[in-house]
Amino acid sequence: MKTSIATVSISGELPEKLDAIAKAGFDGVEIFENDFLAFDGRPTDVGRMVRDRGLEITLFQPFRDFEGMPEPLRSRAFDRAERKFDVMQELGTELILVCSNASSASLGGIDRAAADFHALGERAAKRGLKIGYEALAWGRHINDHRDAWEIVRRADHPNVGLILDSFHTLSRKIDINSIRSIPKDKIFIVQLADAPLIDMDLLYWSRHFRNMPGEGDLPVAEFAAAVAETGYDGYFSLEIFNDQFRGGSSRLIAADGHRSLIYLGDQVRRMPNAPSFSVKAMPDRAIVKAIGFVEFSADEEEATELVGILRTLGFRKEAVHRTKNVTLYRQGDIRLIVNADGGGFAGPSFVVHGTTAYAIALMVDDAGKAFERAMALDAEPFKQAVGAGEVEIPAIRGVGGGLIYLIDDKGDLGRFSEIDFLPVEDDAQIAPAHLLHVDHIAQTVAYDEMPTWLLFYASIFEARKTPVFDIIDPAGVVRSQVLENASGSLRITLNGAENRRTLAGHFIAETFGSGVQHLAFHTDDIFTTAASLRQNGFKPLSISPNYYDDAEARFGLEAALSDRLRAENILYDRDEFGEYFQLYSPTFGEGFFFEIVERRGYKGYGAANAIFRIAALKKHLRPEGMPKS
Ligand SMILES: O=C(O)c1ccc(O)c(O)c1
Ligand SMILES: [Mg+2]
Repeated sequence: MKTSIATVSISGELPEKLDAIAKAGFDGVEIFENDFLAFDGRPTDVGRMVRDRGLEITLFQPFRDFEGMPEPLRSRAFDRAERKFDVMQELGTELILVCSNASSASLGGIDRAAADFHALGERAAKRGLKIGYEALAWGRHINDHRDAWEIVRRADHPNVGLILDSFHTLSRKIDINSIRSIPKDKIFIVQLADAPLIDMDLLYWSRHFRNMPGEGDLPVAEFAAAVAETGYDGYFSLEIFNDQFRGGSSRLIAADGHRSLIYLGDQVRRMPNAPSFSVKAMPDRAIVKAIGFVEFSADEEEATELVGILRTLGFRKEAVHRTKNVTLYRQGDIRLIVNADGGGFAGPSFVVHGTTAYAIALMVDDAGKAFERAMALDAEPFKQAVGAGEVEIPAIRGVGGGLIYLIDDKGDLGRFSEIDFLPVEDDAQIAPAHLLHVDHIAQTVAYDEMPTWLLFYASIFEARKTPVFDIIDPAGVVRSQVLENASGSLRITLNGAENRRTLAGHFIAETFGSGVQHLAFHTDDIFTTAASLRQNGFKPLSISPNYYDDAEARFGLEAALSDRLRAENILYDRDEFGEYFQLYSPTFGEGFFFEIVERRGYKGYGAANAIFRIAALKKHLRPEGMPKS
């Protein structure tokens, strides 16, 4: 499988686009005509720029409103084509994409269109060029790849073939089985794009909301598998029209695109009946068995404050690092590491971001294989010097430049805390709070980074994403999407902030980047936990009494239960599977907080409560820290 991307998918000027595309590892690039027209250079210069970067021009596009025109438009279309052939020869590309005619002047008739393509094929052949015909989903007469294929078949010219584009086929829910019977040598190239399912006009949807395969909701991998079954093993080329991508970082978007294609290739390779597909094998998606630990970076002063909160939450000091100012706290299966050492990566992370949970360790089935898969998917490896005799834990960079450590229960990795740490006795008087494991990790990112991280997690780890949920913050909207596995051992909620006046946006602005904004721990008895926390001096986030009146009415709660909830500041939710209880800490530092949950069968995340929780949390932020709305 060879990878390509259209210049239209990437922001910036043409040279910047090409740099980003080459750096991300693509083999080829589609030159989108407008990008070329806006560039101040000859076609030969552009051709050289592309080849100097080690890329091939996969095609030149789009050529519009060609087939089925009445005279004199028909002759003019042929003249226009000859001019574009000149450009292509200078650029050094042999394929032009002709998209189906959308003009109201065009005449229907499959044979008329086929005759036009035969004639164009003759002209192209004289110059050694090829014509690829693509059905736009909104084409005037041709808007279905099956009809486009019939025209190509009747055109019956070796220089005329079909271009498939997943968006046009999948947006119209056209049966992808119809692809399986197209001869592979008549498929000149395949374009791929995904999109979120939104009910809107096809043209508008296509030109503004496409995204990378795997980032949206369309069955793009199944589409690619149907293509692969024809024996086609040529370029898969991303063609992504997306408003956010146009304004985003060219490097990051190109990198996402490359990752999406590798992941897609891996998915197709694993499907039955796709034997001819040449993609590199990589280990399976890693199965996350547990959250191994979460590590905070802090200076001495903030570490003391953080540890004070951990103690009220019932955490005990379990071990100290042999050589560094690093302490391990524990409760149930939850391990929290407080790193106040100032060295390694934690030190600079603190200087930039303040006290944050900058590293997460995921306990996977096989850390070595998980790392290998992450590398195959372009993840950035992380290495730092380890002391003599200490365990080197494989790690990759995650959200906001934070770390994801990959551990498993084999060998030294399974015993790293015994090897690197010395156990200590903790004689503090703390009531245990029955916290058992990490329920979920909430990461806050800028809104336009959300697809990046959803793709990152879902491609490396065995997890699925839930639909987007909009959370209303008093100062704006925060979009929330969850990555979770079936067992619930991996649950990451990603919150995308659009402005800095929302709680999430404030967090990003004040911590100078995306990161973990809250950690939720699971208890199997929220009321016993609440009592222990009170005993430890924990101050829960106080929730408006109006909330409880409403909850009582909405869920038909017994007065005794709602009184208990009110007394303990516990939020309540219910779904078809069961009940959910949530208790929050106030914010710490720049907006970090803890949550304690009890799930009685419930599968969600209390999204309906988020608005009340956010309103309450905002009252606790440092008053000077929060911009006035
Ligand atoms: O939106 C368009 O006009 C357009 C042009 C060329 C394509 O390949 C395509 O998929 C869409
Ligand atoms: Mg297309």
